Amino acid sequence: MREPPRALLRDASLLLDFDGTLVEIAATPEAVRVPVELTQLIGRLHDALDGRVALITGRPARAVSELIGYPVHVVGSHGVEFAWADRPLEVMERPAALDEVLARMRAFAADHPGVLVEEKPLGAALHFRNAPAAEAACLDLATTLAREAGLQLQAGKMMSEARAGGGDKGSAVRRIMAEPGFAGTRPVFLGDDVTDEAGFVAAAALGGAGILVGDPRETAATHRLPDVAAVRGWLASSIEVTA
Ligand SMILES: O=P(O)(O)OC[C@H]1O[C@H](O[C@H]2O[C@H](CO)[C@@H](O)[C@H](O)[C@H]2O)[C@H](O)[C@@H](O)[C@@H]1O
Repeated sequence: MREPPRALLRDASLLLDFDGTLVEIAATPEAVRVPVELTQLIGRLHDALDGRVALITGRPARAVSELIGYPVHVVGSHGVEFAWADRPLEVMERPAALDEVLARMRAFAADHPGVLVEEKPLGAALHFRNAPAAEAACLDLATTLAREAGLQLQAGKMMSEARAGGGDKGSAVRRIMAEPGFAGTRPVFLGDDVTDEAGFVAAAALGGAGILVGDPRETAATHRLPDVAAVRGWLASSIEVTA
């Protein structure tokens, strides 16, 4: 799979995943850092692309808006929550079953040192990055809890999540691309995780392209960058040919 040409962003819309794409994977969700240079880079891209920059993340939308520190649209919770740059947050009702899911995940984590529970507005994630031996048990529990609660099971890097359904990163791409300013342009979507595959498919269907971040794998993306540093470098060098 080839590296994306710098001109890929010319006249396009830029849709960005967060963890593992814009910021390095860290030991815990709270440990990620957004350097000021990244915020400035997002601002420069926003200017060069006449505002056609959005983030699409599995994290809560507002949390990523605050971390990025630049006013762009952020779709959160894997595509079902919208923190707009220019209007109020749009979020569905929190599934009542999440309380029970969280309680059972927390009880499990109390017995498994290193396992972390992440509470989100529309989901509950069980992280085993710091307890790899607990992987199979975490996957079993998340699968059972999602099924019993009528929630969607979401795979991720060293985590498994039970979340509200009704959308994914593909529907998020389509929704953003219907926004004024974005509509009629080509979406270029960058992501590293399995949750990003639906975004790659949607971007291609709209005449754009997906860029996989990380090692080669079976993917709907047509281009690849090896890591976060390469993403930041490619984005910075693309500005010169888009402005
Ligand atoms: O769609 P993304 O923006 O890539 O979000 C996907 C998940 O990212 C976070 O978890 C991942 O990153 C953590 C920090 O680097 C890491 O510790 C964890 O192992 C990864 O799975 C976030 O915590 C999740 O809520 C997101 O769904």
